[in-house]
Amino acid sequence: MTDPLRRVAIVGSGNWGSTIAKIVGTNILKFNTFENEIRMYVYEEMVNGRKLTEIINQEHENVKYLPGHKFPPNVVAYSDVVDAVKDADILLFILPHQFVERTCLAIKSHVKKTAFAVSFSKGFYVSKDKRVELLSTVISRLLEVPCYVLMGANIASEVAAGTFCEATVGSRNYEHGQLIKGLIQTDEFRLVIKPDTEVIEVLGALKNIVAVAAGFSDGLGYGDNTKAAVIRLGLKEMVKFCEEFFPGHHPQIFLESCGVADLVTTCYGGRNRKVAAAFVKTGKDIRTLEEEMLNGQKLQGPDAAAEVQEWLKQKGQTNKFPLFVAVHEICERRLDPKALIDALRYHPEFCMSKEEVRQLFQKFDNGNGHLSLAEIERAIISFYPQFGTNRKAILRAYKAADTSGNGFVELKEFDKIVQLLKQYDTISKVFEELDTNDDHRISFQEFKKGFELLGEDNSDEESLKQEFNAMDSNDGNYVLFDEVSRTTLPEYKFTSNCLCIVLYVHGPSASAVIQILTEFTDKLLPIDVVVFSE
Ligand SMILES: NC(=O)C1=CN([C@@H]2O[C@H](COP(=O)(O)OP(=O)(O)OC[C@H]3O[C@@H](n4cnc5c(N)ncnc54)[C@H](O)[C@@H]3O)[C@@H](O)[C@H]2O)C=CC1
Ligand SMILES: O=C(CO)COP(=O)(O)O
Repeated sequence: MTDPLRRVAIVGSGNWGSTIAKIVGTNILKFNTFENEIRMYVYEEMVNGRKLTEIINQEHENVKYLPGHKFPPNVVAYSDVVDAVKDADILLFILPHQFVERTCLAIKSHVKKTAFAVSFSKGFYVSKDKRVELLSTVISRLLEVPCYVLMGANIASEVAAGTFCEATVGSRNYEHGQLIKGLIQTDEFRLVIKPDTEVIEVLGALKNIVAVAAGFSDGLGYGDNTKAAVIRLGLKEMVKFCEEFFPGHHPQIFLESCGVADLVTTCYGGRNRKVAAAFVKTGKDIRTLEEEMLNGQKLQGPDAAAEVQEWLKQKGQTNKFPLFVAVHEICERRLDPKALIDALRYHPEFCMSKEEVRQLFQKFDNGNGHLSLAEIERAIISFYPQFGTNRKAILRAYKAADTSGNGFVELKEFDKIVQLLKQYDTISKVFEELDTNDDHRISFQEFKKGFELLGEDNSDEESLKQEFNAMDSNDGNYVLFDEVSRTTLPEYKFTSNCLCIVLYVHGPSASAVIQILTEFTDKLLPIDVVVFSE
């Protein structure tokens, strides 16, 4: 007796979903291992006064999401997702990632226990309680079936037109991997199976964030060199993300279609790039542009940036991924698009290596194994001349790094200074801009004005006051440089335990005393003021 034919369902019918339906529908007619009819779930909507499912089933074309390409007649559109997946053995999930979880919930108890799924979606899932998961994990968890992935350099319209391209299938199951390949591969769409799913999926999600950065760069009018830097530094962050959170993968995976190739094609030809460039040029928000420019198609990059930000925040690792973070902050309008260039310029990639730090330390060490403040200043100025004029930043970094508290800096502490310097330099520049009357502290009025200068809405005085008070940790009614540093620099701690003034203050003069002492110590040596107010 021969095995029963396998049934295939396609969950999703957007630009990529329709392209895969066209390929799979055509392939299936050539074999006799799969049932001829492919059910395709179509999120129902009216197009020119008719139901989209009706148009697809009568005209064999998805006129909205893949116009100009005919489906073979065995591709049948279903508006009910439960009907679409009924008795299916292979489920191809090709939805914008924002809709994956809710769709899985709808079909949860209707999926065959022996089935398996393949995810083509690029992004992450964040639950209401902020748990971040891979989409393949969500599909597998909710449907209780294995889930593999297919990712690659695949701009859908080009694949649909049949121009040559390739993709990576992630599967550790040999038999399922071969089935996927047999179902989807064509002469023009070549597949390579790799025994991994997580990293392949993560690369597909992360490259969309880099593509948004590439779009910002284009929108700002920078050329191909800058875009190449975005791509290279973005790739570095993609690799770092995989190394930090998905160790054990094969390093060659980045050279597969799901890695460098997908990154390059999306940074040049993708929707994320296009909309991000328009975001900079028009000043309109991302959602408005998505509606205006994509005719119902969905962007994945800006949401992926928010999801990655959540992930990194939870792991305390935002500082290692400045490009990803900058993309999110720019999309949310908390940073100007030009800040992207700062994220490139001051990328950890350009920081001194451990060896360079050691050599610099040795050059300025007079042989006693530690550096004094004067030696540190000379060392820093020789390597980072731009910080020479910002003595305040050098002093702060020195204070924060002198963890042994002996007033001298050993090699390990010097390394910390080098890391902190840039952050203090940036904070002090922002501080100086806000401090319009140069009194070395920021009043609420100056804080409010800062929002106006940034082009932000500052009319909600109540919430601005809350933010101001949260920074003003000593309740002095002014925000001091130390307070800004503490809010923005998670690493910053009062670390000196040698020259440390401990105050017990209370009453109306308390804040003035704190103020004077903090400012006084700012101008002198690294003395920390630790205040306990009763
Ligand atoms: N389009 C492309 O070139 C490629 C896309 N991908 C990935 O494939 C996934 C799907 O992308 P596309 O097919 O391009 O989709 P798309 O961007 O064309 O999205 C539109 C689809 O979303 C559906 N939709 C809207 N609201 C919905 C809802 N509430 N529930 C369910 N569906 C809803 C629409 O009906 C339509 O089918 C994405 O994660 C994308 O990153 C991967 C490679 C290439
Ligand atoms: O994933 C893609 C190409 O592989 C498509 O990218 P966009 O979503 O930016 O168009």
